Order: sequence, then C-alpha cells, then structure tokens
Amino acid sequence: MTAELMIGTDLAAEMVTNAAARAAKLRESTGIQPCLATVLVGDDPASATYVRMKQNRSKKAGIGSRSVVLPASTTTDELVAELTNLSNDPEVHGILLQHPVPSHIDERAAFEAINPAKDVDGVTMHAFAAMAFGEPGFRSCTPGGIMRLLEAYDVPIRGAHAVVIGRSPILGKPAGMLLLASDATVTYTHSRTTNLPEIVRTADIVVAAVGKANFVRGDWLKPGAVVVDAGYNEGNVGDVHFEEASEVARLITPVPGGVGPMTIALLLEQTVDAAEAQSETAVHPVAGLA
Ligand SMILES: NC(=O)C1=CN([C@@H]2O[C@H](COP(=O)(O)OP(=O)(O)OC[C@H]3O[C@@H](n4cnc5c(N)ncnc54)[C@H](OP(=O)(O)O)[C@@H]3O)[C@@H](O)[C@H]2O)C=CC1
Ligand SMILES: Nc1nc(=O)c2c([nH]1)NC[C@@H]1CN(c3ccc(C(=O)N[C@@H](CCC(=O)O)C(=O)O)cc3)C=[N+]21
Repeated sequence: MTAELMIGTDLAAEMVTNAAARAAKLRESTGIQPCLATVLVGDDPASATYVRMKQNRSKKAGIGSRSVVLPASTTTDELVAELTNLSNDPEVHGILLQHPVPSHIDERAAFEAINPAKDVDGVTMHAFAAMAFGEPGFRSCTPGGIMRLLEAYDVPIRGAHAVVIGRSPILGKPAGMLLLASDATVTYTHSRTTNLPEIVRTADIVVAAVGKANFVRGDWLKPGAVVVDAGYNEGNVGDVHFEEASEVARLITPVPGGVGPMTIALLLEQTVDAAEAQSETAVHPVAGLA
C-alpha cells in the first residue's frame, strides 16, 4: 500500500454538523422544519437500505423526512403524479427519487416532475445544465461530493486528464461535467467503450462509476493517479480493485468511508439550502398575521 487515502467520513461529518446547525437556526427563526421526501419504486432491498440510511442521517441532523414507497408496477404517469404532489407540497423542501427505477418507467420524465427548487439530489435537466455551465445550483449529490473530496485533498484539476467510467444520469455524466467546469480534460467511457484499460492508463484522475465489484485493476492505472471509487456493490465493495490500485495510485478513496458519506452529507446540506431558499419566498406564518 503506497497510496494515501482520501477519507470522506470526517469531512462528511463536518458538513452534516454545519447543516444541522443551520437547520436548527431556521427552525428557531421561522418555525420551518427542513424536510426531505424520498421516493422509492419497487422492492430492491439494496435501494431500500440506501433510503433508510438517508432518513436516519437526516433525523440526526434535525431534518424531517417523508418516505414514499411505490410498487414495482407503478406507471410513469403515477410516479409523475406523486412527484408533482411533492413538488407542490409546501412542507416538503427536497425530493429524492431513488435511481434506478423499474425499466418500464420513463426515468427522465419522472426526474423532470421534480420542481428544480426542490431538486436537492441534482437530477433534473435544470441542475445538469447548471453543472455543465459551471453555474451555481444544486449538484448531483455523488459528483458534488466527489468534487468536495478532491478539493479537500488539494487534487489539481485544471489541465488534468480525468477519465470517468460510467455515464449514468445521477453519477458518471454529471461527474464529468463538474470536472470539465473545473477545467479538467474529460474522457467519458461506458459499456460500448473499446480499449478501456488503455484509456484509463492515460488518466491523472479516474472516477469509477460502473456498478461492478473490483472492475478497475491495478495495471489499468498510471502510477501516481488519483482514484475515486464511487462504486458501492454488494458486500460494500467498490468498483476498483482496492489492493491492486493502492499499490499504484497516489490517492485513493476507500469503500466504505470514501465517496458514500460525502453523497449523503451533500444531500443534507442541499436540503437545508432548499429549505432556507423556500422560507424566503413562502408567506411567513407569523409575519403573515402582522
Ligand atoms: N457512493 C454513492 O453515493 C453512490 C454509489 N453508487 C454506486 O456507483 C455504481 C454506479 O452506479 P450508477 O451510476 O447508478 O449505475 P448505472 O447502472 O446507472 O450505470 C452504470 C454505468 O456503467 C457503465 N458500464 C457498465 N458496464 C461497463 C463496462 N463493462 N465498461 C465500462 N462501463 C460500463 C454503463 O454504461 P452504459 O451507459 O453504456 O450502459 C453505465 O453508464 C454502483 O456501484 C452504485 O451502487 C451510485 C450512486 C451513489
Ligand atoms: N437518485 C439517487 N441518488 C443517489 O444518491 C443514489 C441513488 N439514487 N441510488 C442509489 C445510490 C447509492 N447511494 C449511496 C449513498 C451513500 C452510501 C454510503 O453512505 N455508504 C457508506 C457506507 C454506509 C453503510 O454501509 O453503513 C460508505 O461508503 O462509507 C452508499 C450508496 C446513493 N445513491
């Protein structure tokens, strides 16, 4: 093991503490309780675990949560109707639709039913465009968390060659856009990419977002590369073969304890951001009487 670890746990805890303090302040000054609604379609046990994890962490930070669980047979129209209701509900400040949804559902249509002001998971086209143009706005939580981690470890991004493996709407694609907005030279790779190991070997920064345990091998890496393992597979195993990679890389995220906690921390931070912004536009219950 020669690589230094990029640990997310402590940084994430700090972010959650700050978010909790801001949530408490908002409650005291306005009576508004930040609330995150999670929507889960189907009964995939792993997805149910993530949703539970997000709710537990929210509770600890003084953020309320609302849980909507829909059957796997839910139609696109039904899901859109549910997300529209939550978008119009003044007591809900943030909405997270767990990806992936069952394949018969039009996931893009569902994401677009989320009011951009409540898109604390950064999945709408509005959020994506802000990431692509380098404008402020809600970040996709995992990519945004990755950028915070790279910043905390002073990883040079400008001019670096970043290779992103995976192009999902919640992870690979926005991760590449945030890196591009920070002046990296970005290469996207995916299941149709040929010669993946050769491309990865040219990377200064590798972001693995594939969903296949131990997929990226040590001999795919340029010595001294920075390796971000966003994978979270069965048995808490990442997408990077950690033992091999940590002999070659300069910096590497562990799984668990790397990207995962940063994702949830950013989700909570953005939920408080959303609640604060909505409190400014809502009719204040007390001020409304005056
Ligand atoms: N730590 C965290 O906070 C989070 C972790 N995750 C984890 O990250 C991983 C990826 O998640 P997610 O993006 O949602 O997954 P998806 O299944 O939505 O996307 C996987 C991506 O990997 C690509 N891919 C699949 N096989 C290969 C291959 N052989 N070579 C190159 N690319 C390939 C796919 O390509 P194509 O587009 O061509 O099909 C696709 O773009 C999972 O392990 C997930 O659990 C996800 C979200 C948050
Ligand atoms: N719309 C959407 N947004 C997501 O952000 C999203 C999603 N869909 N679908 C599923 C994936 C998965 N995901 C994880 C979040 C945190 C950890 C995490 O905190 N992991 C801890 C371990 C926690 C434990 O196992 O106790 C760690 O890596 O240290 C893992 C996985 C978010 N996802």
